[in-house]
Amino acid sequence: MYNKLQYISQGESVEEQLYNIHSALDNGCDWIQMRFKHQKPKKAFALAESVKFLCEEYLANFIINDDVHLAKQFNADGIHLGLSDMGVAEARAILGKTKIIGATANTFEDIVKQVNNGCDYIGLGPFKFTKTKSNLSPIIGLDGYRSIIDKMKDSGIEIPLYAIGGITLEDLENLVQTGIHGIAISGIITKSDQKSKLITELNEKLYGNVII
Ligand SMILES: Cc1ncc(COP(=O)(O)OP(=O)(O)O)c(N)n1
Ligand SMILES: Cc1nc(C(=O)O)sc1CCOP(=O)(O)O
Ligand SMILES: [Mg+2]
Repeated sequence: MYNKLQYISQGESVEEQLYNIHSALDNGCDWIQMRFKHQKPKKAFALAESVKFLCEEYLANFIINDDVHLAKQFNADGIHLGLSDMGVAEARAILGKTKIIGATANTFEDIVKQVNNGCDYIGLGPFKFTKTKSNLSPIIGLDGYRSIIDKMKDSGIEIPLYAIGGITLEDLENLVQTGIHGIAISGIITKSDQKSKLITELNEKLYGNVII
């Protein structure tokens, strides 16, 4: 089963990224997506090398945003690909069957396309406005999630679906009720000065009484 809480990393430098990732792991995150945009290859390489090591130490999932070759090079657990990144089928040919390939969707039609191309999970967003990502797709909102998930059920599409974009603790009860599998979060975890409390509360709301 895929873990329900994915931390998407932030930071302008390798050091800041590592600090944020390390403290997310230390405070209970067990899935890291290394998102380090527009960097020189040497820096992305250095960060990936350290994150791989850290995630092994914490027994956490390690996936990389965008860069399939970097994921291959470090034998990461997988990759997350957006609608304008490398296609899922091409990434699958490079990474193989056992790696996790996550794919972005903003509409039901995107989900159908990404699922048909063989992705393992969907990141559906943005749920709300967020400053973390520029050039956001149209905001989906709670009603949008309900309607897209209804269409998935009607079409027999079963795949772990992660909500993403501007999510806060207060959103979780309603979001979980829509039938999402989990959430991907960056800003509120990065900025929290009570990370352990926040991550515990997020996990409690995501897993309910299930022991993890
Ligand atoms: C879990 C998850 N869902 C969606 C995204 C967004 O990916 P993408 O559209 O490629 O945008 P960037 O993150 O690359 O800016 C994601 N990263 N993770
Ligand atoms: C990386 C990303 N992708 C999105 C999408 O909608 O595809 S929203 C987003 C940012 C998620 O971070 P935060 O929790 O700080 O809003
Ligand atoms: Mg991308």
